[in-house]
Amino acid sequence: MTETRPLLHFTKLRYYNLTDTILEETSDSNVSDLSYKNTEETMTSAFTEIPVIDFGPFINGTLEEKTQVAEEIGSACRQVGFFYLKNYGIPPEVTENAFDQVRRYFSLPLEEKMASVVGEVGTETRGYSSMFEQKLDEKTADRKESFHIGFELSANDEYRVKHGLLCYGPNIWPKNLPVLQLAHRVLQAFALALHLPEDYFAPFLIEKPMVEFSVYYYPPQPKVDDSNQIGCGEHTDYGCFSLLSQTSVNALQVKNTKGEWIDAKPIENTIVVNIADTMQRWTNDTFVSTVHRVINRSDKDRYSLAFFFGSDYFAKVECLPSCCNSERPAKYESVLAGEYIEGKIQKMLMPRN
Ligand SMILES: O=C(O)CCC(=O)C(=O)O
Ligand SMILES: [Fe+2]
Repeated sequence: MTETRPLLHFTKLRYYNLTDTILEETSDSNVSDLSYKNTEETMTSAFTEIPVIDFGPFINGTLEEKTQVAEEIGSACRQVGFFYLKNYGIPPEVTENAFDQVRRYFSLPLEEKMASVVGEVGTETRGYSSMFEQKLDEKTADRKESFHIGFELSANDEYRVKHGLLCYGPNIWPKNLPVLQLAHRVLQAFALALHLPEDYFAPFLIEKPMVEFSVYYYPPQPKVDDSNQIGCGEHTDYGCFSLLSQTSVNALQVKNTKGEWIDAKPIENTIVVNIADTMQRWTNDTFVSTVHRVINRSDKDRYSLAFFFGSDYFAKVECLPSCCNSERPAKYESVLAGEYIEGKIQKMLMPRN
């Protein structure tokens, strides 16, 4: 086969053909100059709380202040895999406005929502998904409705769009989403927390990331008499990390190492951040992708906005240079990011009858 496709290697952007011949590559980044090594084993704990971190000093502060915030974030990623950010740079009215639109959309008659189903029902990560269509825990279908859009690239994108790869356009992608800027900053904080250069992740996640933006509606479920029918079954996220805004109904829960469910209760003017599977693998289990679920036991409707950030489909996921050494060798073989999450996403989509 002579088809060419790109592969993002950690220190270089390389274009490979399928027989792995390097066709073209960018210059080396500066990773060999790393003065720190981030080699501690993960210390996931029986946490009872999810830390709240003030991101203001990261956005506006000196390098010293940024480093301090990054250390707090690093500690949360090692011990919990979840944290809240406050002062994260998105005005509350932007989020409120989004929730107004989301409420309006989900209150439409079912036939109207079904008109925004994209492609074969149950096989797409675009458009409307009706109740019980997704299955984040393979044992149970989710009691929720959702609407999904993916990061939009030009229809001419040679490798991703033309090849119809999962998680890329076309769809209706809102212009100038402030959450993208936030995601880039969170990535910078991750890089500093891992003792890597601040823009280390930029080539893998900035230009052509596999981002899915999902909005959810969870109806009230005051009595959970059949645990097979909860809002969102227990699971970990697949990409690099996720950002989540939730309305004031308590429903998201995160599992600690003792198997206890800890509430990720809504805290006004915060956003929830969690590590996902690809990042856990990249960091050689230094950062943890923690199991979570959603049960809306209240008598009110619950909504959430979730951004799932994955890397470029063609990023090669192999142990970061600061996360392994001779005492702590890489635990996972290298994989292509897109191929790694593709199977997981397909498993989660329920075929419709
Ligand atoms: O709605 C939420 O709070 C979380 C949803 C979630 O975990 C997911 O869709 O992966
Ligand atoms: Fe999740």
